[in-house]
Amino acid sequence: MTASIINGKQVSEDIRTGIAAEVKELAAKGVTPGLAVVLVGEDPASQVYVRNKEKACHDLGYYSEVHRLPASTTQEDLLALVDKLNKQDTIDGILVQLPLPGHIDEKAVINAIAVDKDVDGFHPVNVGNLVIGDDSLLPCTPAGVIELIKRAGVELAGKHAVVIGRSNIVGKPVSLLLQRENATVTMCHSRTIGMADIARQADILVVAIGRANFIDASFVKPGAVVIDVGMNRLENGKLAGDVDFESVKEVSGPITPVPGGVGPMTITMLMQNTLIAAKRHHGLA
Ligand SMILES: Nc1nc(=O)c2c([nH]1)NC[C@@H]1CN(c3ccc(C(=O)N[C@@H](CCC(=O)O)C(=O)O)cc3)C=[N+]21
Repeated sequence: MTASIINGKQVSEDIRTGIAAEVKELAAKGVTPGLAVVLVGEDPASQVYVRNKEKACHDLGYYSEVHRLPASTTQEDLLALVDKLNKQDTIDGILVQLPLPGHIDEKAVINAIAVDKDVDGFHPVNVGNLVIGDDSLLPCTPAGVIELIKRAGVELAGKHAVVIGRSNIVGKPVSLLLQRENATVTMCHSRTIGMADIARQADILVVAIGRANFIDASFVKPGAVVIDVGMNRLENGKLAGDVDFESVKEVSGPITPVPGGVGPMTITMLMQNTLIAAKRHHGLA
């Protein structure tokens, strides 16, 4: 059997078409969604992501500001910029690209972002609301994972979802969102004993461990949905997921590739969050 491939780029485009239509409606009311992206330092991967976000804003007709600051920027100066953006009326969403240089306390910076402009969904208040099940800005990658599964026509209710990885940015929040969709969720991590046996029970397998091609066919039940959140840069410069796509696609059901799976959805969900924040800011949602 050869699995169907979930095309994250195509799904992204479909969602962006819907967003563009909403942007037009907002424009008629004099509202333009505005996103500020802050990049500290010159990490090459971060520069690529930031450019992609800038382009997405441009394509959708958002107002955007990119603040590129030197790696030597002090925490005080960064906090002052965040404070200014919190108060700036043309800005609905703020994203401070992570990781930050070692001398800056990431927590202090995330905590300083206004909760209703936190389009990353990383502020503790948004995280708390996610846990409780209250309305909040959802973290982009986990929201993108759920959207991909739903748009692949996969029913989540009652299914067994296994999440491999327990990070704050992917594993934990995606587990909560899967539960919200009424899946039964098991979380695995680096200390899990018998991971392949557990993973093989999954109807839906979400992988976010940061180890290139770690998940082979022995982890996958025939026909299971496989979502690969991994983003590993190999020595040859190529991008690889956490899933060994070539072997797994021979046994799995619908599966996401890397690149072209979860990655594009992350940026699309960022655009969606910024749209939501803009509507709330102007009393339109
Ligand atoms: N505050 C913050 N928020 C983030 O959302 C955030 C961050 N910091 N730091 C870095 C990670 C990484 N990230 C990606 C987004 C899109 C792709 C993406 O579009 N990937 C393409 C390929 C890109 C390529 O070829 O390099 C794909 O998978 O098809 C990848 C990675 C967001 N991040």
